[in-house]
Amino acid sequence: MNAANAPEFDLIVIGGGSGGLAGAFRAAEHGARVALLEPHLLGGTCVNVGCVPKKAMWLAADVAGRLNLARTLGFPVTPAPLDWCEFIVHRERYIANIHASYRRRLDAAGIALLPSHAGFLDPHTVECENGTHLRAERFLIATGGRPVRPAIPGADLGGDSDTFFQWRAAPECVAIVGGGYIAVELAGMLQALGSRVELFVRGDRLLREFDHELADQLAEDYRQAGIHLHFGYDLAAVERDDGGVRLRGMDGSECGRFDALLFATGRRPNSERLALERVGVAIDAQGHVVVDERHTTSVEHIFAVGDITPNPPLTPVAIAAARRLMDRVYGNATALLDPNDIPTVVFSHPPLGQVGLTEADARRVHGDEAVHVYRAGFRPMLYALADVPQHSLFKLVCVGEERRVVGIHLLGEAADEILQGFAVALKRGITLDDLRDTVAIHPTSAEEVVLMR
Ligand SMILES: Cc1cc2nc3c(=O)[nH]c(=O)nc-3n(C[C@H](O)[C@H](O)[C@H](O)COP(=O)(O)OP(=O)(O)OC[C@H]3O[C@@H](n4cnc5c(N)ncnc54)[C@H](O)[C@@H]3O)c2cc1C
Ligand SMILES: NC(=O)c1ccc[n+]([C@@H]2O[C@H](COP(=O)([O-])OP(=O)(O)OC[C@H]3O[C@@H](n4cnc5c(N)ncnc54)[C@H](O)[C@@H]3O)[C@@H](O)[C@H]2O)c1
Repeated sequence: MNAANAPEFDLIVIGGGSGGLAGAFRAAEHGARVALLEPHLLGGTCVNVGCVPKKAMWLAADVAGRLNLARTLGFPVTPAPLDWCEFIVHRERYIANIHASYRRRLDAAGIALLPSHAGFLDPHTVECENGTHLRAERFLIATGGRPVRPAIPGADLGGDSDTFFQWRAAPECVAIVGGGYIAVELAGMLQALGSRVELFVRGDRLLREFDHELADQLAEDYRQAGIHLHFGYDLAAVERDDGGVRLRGMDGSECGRFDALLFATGRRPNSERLALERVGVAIDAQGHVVVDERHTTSVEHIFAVGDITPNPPLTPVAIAAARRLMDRVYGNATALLDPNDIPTVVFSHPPLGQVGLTEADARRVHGDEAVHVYRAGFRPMLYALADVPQHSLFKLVCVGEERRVVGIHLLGEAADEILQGFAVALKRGITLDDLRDTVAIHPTSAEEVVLMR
């Protein structure tokens, strides 16, 4: 088949992850004829090696922690280590249901699914791996990203987040390199599931983009849970050691032996196989496809959403961008994705959530004089009952005379569930008085947000 007689679509979506699926479904709802190219499992990173299996492991770790609490509180249970194989059956069944549901929805929407990588041949044609050419009026690139490791000797002796999801048992002792979302989440859940965890962080704190006070408190929580934190650590090489590995630092120091090593040192966009240079779609120095606020690339009929762009690499961001884009292209909508005040949660133990500005950012943007900070440090009731020293720290960052709330930062039990509603309020421009005017729900952790003085 050549380019001249190839099938015609209104839209070809390249990548069947969070952004690609959302875009394909929304375009089809508007009546567009859509083809979706996905060489691997439907759902991409989030469903297969990201949010979903991660949250499952986090929930397992949470249950492990609660079993210990239960014993302390008088329940006659003797917590034993998780049987990973049994748990993974539940996890993978949950994921298989998501795949099946996507498949049904694609069929119902009349979206053609092609199990192939795609690369551009010309501005209106892509080529599949088997040589098939597909033509469309418009394209959506949503090819996401993949984990990267530092280019150091022995890096291949470690794994990454993709590898983690293939594990069938907890290693006795594990080294994790990185200080971002994935490193912090893996460290918390592995420690709670019984591994001895050492976290090697290049910088001087965890989660640089989060409020420093809460990130430092989380580091303290991790120390108390038994995680060994190494800050300012520059890894030079990984070496084999008696069936495991040891780490060599730039300063010549050696750490180990570890049964397993995980790199959580960031991700790289999947732009290489798209042959973007053929059609003039611009990429930045990291390989992200450059888009404007309409998610249009440097070529007017080619769009991009999700982790392939420089936008925050979060599933709801990819989905929201894709839906708004298709509502503009195929519907009458004009709304753009607001890049500000995107709520986010790190599934650490306990979870850490934030929306809006950190205290440091607020001081930079509004000036020290205008910024007012309110805090609540407390022990959630369950932990107080068990006399376990886990505290929550909630923080509001407000600006101006009227104390407009520009940042909400929650570290502690249930922070992941509490934040969403308050994120709506922050986006609506609430003030501290609006919070205080709201009657509390007692006894909860969430009430601390409206009781802050
Ligand atoms: C361990 C981990 C945990 C995470 N946890 C969370 C979380 O709790 N909450 C959250 O919001 N976000 C989380 N994320 C981030 C989230 O998974 C991503 O932001 C999201 O999946 C991005 O969606 P996407 O559609 O841009 O890309 P992806 O979901 O990565 O999908 C891209 C798809 O494109 C396909 N593809 C690649 N190249 C081609 C090609 N040439 N042709 C055709 N198809 C191609 C891939 O096979 C893939 O299926 C996590 C990520 C990781 C790694
Ligand atoms: N709960 C969630 O929403 C969630 C969970 C996981 C991932 N994600 C998304 O996925 C993205 C990727 O996560 P991530 O943790 O891989 O990236 P990240 O950018 O959050 O963290 C990468 C970490 O690796 C460190 N690093 C980079 N190169 C290094 C090197 N050579 N040696 C040592 N350390 C090095 C960085 O300093 C940083 O601490 C996140 O930005 C986030 O948006 C979200």
